[in-house]
Amino acid sequence: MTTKLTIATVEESPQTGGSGSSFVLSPEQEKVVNHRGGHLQVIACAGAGKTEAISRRVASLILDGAEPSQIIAFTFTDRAAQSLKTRITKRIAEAKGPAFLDRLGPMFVGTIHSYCLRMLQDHVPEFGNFDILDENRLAGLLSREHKRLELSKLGNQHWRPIFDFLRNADVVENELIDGGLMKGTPFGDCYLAFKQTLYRYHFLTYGLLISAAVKALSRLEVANRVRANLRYLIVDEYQDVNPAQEKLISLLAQDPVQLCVVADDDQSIYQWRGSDVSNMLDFRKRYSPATSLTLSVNRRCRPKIISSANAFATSIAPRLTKKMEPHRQPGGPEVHGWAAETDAAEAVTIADTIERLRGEGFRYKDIAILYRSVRTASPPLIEEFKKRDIPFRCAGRTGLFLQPEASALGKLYALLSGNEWKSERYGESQSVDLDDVDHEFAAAFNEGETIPDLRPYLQDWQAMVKDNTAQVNLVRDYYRLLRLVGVNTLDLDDPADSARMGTLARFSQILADFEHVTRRARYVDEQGQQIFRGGQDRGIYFYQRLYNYLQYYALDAYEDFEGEDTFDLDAVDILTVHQSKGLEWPVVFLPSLVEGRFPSRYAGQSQDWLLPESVFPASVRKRYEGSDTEERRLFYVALTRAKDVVYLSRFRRKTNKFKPSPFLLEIVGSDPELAEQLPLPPTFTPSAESGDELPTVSFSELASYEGCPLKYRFSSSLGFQPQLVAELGYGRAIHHILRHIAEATKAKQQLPTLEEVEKVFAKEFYLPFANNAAFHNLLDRARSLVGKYLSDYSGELLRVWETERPFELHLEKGVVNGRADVILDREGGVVGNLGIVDYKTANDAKSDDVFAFQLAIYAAAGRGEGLDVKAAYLHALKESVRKNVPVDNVAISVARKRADTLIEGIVAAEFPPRPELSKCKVCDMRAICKHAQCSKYDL
Ligand SMILES: Nc1ncnc2c1ncn2[C@@H]1O[C@H](COP(=O)(O)OP(=O)(O)OP(=O)(O)O)[C@@H](O)[C@H]1O
Repeated sequence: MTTKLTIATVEESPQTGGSGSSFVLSPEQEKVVNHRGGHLQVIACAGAGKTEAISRRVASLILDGAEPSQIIAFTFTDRAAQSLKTRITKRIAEAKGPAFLDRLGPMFVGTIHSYCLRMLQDHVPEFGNFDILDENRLAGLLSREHKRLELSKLGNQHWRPIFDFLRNADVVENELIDGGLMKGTPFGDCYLAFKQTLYRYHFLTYGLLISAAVKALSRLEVANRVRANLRYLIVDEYQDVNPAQEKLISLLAQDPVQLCVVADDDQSIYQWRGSDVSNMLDFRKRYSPATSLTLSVNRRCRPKIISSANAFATSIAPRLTKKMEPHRQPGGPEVHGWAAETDAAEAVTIADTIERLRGEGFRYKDIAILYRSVRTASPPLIEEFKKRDIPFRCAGRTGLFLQPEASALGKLYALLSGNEWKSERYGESQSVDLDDVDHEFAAAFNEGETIPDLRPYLQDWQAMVKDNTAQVNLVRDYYRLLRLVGVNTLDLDDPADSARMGTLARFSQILADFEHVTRRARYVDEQGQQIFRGGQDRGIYFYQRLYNYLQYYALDAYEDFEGEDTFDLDAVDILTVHQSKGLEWPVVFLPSLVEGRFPSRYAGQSQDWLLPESVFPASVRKRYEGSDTEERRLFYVALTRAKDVVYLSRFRRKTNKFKPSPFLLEIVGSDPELAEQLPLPPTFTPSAESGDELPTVSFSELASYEGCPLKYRFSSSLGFQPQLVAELGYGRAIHHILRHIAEATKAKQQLPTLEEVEKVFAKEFYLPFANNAAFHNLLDRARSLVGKYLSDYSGELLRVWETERPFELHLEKGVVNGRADVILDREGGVVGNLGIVDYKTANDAKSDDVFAFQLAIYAAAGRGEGLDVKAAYLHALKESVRKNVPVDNVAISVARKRADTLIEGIVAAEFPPRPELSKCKVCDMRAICKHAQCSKYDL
């Protein structure tokens, strides 16, 4: 029998459409919540409350007795996961009380990618020491490996073949194409070499994460372990799942797992990334028997928005027949088309309207501007917003290098490598000399005044570049330069200064991305021997490659600083329609609706592919090349993001004339009139609930915040990157080795021999940034630590219950997660009594007190799950000493309070400095921090 949720509910008023903390579910939502037995397909119209339905379904499953570890919910983005988690947590807390939340740790709510990463880390230990490459680092790695991979076989120039390779590799991974079938083709050979290269560097890409998880799940012993607990799999945004993800879902959704997918085929907008709407259209054939339910009542939008979107959707084909039904009362203009003479005038009217909306009670964050392409269309609006001090958050590529600070830095690296520079893709390249750089830095950093000491400093730097023996430490050198030009004196409380810091932090990201893949070490085969080789870290070639990355890749690839990630930012959102998926705002502007921009002139254009037709047939190609249908779906998504009003506009000219978008004409019925004043929706009272999302933070973030909140701000909030040192990854490498030894012992129920331990070292010991000499030095140290551990504590290897065990603790102010190194069974000789052990290596900067805090949090999480955690230990590997850490109720309650207070500080964006000589001396941010307590020799 199904238990109904007994939650105090507030009936939503259809007049206001306000979102009370709990609503009365509609009968169709109730059906989704209460369906049991067999697979379920939910076809949801836009705004039909699928997130609410899914969160209550999860809550109701748990109330029915399902264990949290039996539930997985996949969302499309991390942001959606956060929102779903918050709602589930609330519903469960309302129904069962907050203490019950301690049991939620083992439930997985997140993206498919993060699930695959966790699954591989949990079940395929060899990936425990791998890093994921994001698209920028992947491009950087391909640039470094261009020659070895023979990418020139794919085309002329340096970057063109890289982009083509990436586009085709995506297809291979999305479609799970067997690499062997492409052997002998130019792309196929590059691809096979590429995979071997990644392996050597201990890298995985996002695409390979899914295919590696699919491969792992195809092995029965892994599948059995993964599915042993699983009973309920829920997939949100199922319309945008690609074939590899669908394969993963099908491998998980084996009897007795019940699959529930929620989708709206009209909102399938990621075909160019491989999403295949036929997964949804054919669902019931593949997962038979399955029930199908529809959520058709749109709870978000006013009726005219719904009727316009309904009429527009009839032009989408193929689609499942359905129609959104309105729920809210009419009010205000709802759908308003208008025109401006120029794009600048369009921006002025939008900014005026926003200022008037503020007078009607709307906050900036109640307003969004959606574009087909932010990069092409947003500049006039951003300029207008800056002029009027309208706060905005722009998620899009808007020309980072047009900021004076980034442009000056670009020129500096051009100078160091002896090249010309241009700050815009289609701008003119200009030669750069020392005077130019001196002037640019003066303008960008010192109000036009020459910066004392800069010139000789740069001259020395130039000389060092030519001297191939000096080692480059890119991020560290960058921070030293920033110190010299006075960045440490900027006032972070001044919004203009903190925005400049944001730009500089973005730049540190570019340098770190390049440095990570360029200095990355690898194993190479030389004369039949496996040799460890460090990456490149010196000389003119290093700087020339860096210049190449900055000028021909980074210029277009990096987004400008979006503003700090504070939890309650009041700013207008500017984003692409793709990024707006799943979100909603009371007021939405859709500007720049002119021919060629929306629908995009590029949609449906056939592209050149490197993949042979035999593995990538024309029918599949079409999916990647886009079409008018996909542009229509995008437009439908854009319309249905608005709760109260959507303003659709076009401009008539820039320098040349522009025609209106056919989509605009379809909605408005004719070319709209010029307007300077737009009608406003009724006065608005924001709901008190928004902005109360529960943050999830890792324990290391908490510890970093506690150590120095200002350092946390520099690194986590602004995005300044850590400096690379040869020892980086040493602690992780030791943990990885110990894990392998523990897992092998557990599997065989027998201690490993010395030869076996040596084999683990030979295969698994890897340090990403060491050169050959540092590697061998650290390898010897690691051998000695592990040897000592094995001689003093080998007996306990037979007691290992789990290694690298993930934990999640739900607290009042947020969720803390982390992984415990080892959990031992038979504590005190009793089976089922557990002891948690955390290893400390000599390089750990964490104090014993912080380790004790961490262990208390893990113990609390473990007990919440129902584990019998009896003890916790901090094991100092170097000294071979083990310390008992208290995990009694008092210690746990103190740790919980401590964590809650820290989360509260993070959410409230309180970032006071906490300088101390010993900490500042080794802090990555010391050079750019006003408060650093160290001498210039420590910088
Ligand atoms: N039963 C309900 N009563 C009142 N409001 C509801 C109810 N269910 C959902 N809502 C509200 O309706 C709006 C749309 O819900 P939600 O964001 O879950 O829709 P969705 O189906 O995910 O939409 P989309 O697919 O368009 O992103 C939200 O503001 C939500 O708070």
